[in-house]
Amino acid sequence: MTRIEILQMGPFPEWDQTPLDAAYRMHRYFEAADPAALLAEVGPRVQAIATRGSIGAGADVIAACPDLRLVAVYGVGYDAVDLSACRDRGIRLTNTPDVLTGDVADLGVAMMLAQARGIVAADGFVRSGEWTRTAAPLTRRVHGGRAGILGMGRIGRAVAERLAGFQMQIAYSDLAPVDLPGATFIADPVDLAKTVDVLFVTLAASAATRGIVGADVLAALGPDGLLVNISRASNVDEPALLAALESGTLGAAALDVFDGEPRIDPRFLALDNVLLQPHHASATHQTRRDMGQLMRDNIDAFFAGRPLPSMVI
Ligand SMILES: O=CC(=O)O
Repeated sequence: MTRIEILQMGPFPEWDQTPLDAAYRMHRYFEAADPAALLAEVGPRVQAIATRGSIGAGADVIAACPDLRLVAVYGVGYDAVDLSACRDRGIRLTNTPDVLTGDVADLGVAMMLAQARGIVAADGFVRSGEWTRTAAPLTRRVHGGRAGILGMGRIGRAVAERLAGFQMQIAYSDLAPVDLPGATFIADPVDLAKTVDVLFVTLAASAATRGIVGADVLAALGPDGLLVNISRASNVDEPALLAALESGTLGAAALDVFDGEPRIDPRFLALDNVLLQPHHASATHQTRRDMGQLMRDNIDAFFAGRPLPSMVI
């Protein structure tokens, strides 16, 4: 029996790769010596693209697959997929929401704590023996502070639930107020940033949200403010962020996402007021297994004619 052909844009763990290879004919675009030649050869036979959130599927790849019917994303964010091409051609799109929400929120809160309490620097302080000569610098209290959440979707809510345990006052910004007792809705991101100590960016990225955290938001957060980004780099104006961190207009940042990642702007490496994380908010064994299962369930359901477990379009 001829197997359905799938273009694979990035690596998956072995526990997903093995069943995918058994059920489908997978073409590894990311490993091809000449990706354009691979696309020209297999594109006409490809019926699905399996991709990672950070890689997506651009217009050129989609255009090279005239019989493409499904794009299955391993991740919740699908901003790197050309949505208008999918809509125009009636191509289905699936992602992996819900299963990663808790881990992403956990890491966001951990990043806030790590940055505010100087946990990474303090580890170096102990290892270097500096502790035997002097006392570690004082850090900053987290509990009872004011937190802002930009984007009150699933992940924003999960962050809010965790921050309640730190007795933090919570304000948020979104397109409209949501039902979240005890939290204050502030529509304008600049006004939100003015009233908080820590600003979490938990917004699904799109063309409309590009650079929504700009120089004005960063200045409003101010020299004592902390920015935590666990969404997408595109939501933050990165040149403005670097300038604000270098000048001290913004106090500190904790970032899991970067323009051009994993090759991040080297200016970040020279800053001691930023915590750098390798886009791994969902990267626990448990969640990555659940994400892989959900992506495969979507692919299997599509080709078996069953309803899609997590369809975007
Ligand atoms: O960034 C990760 C995701 O979109 O799931």
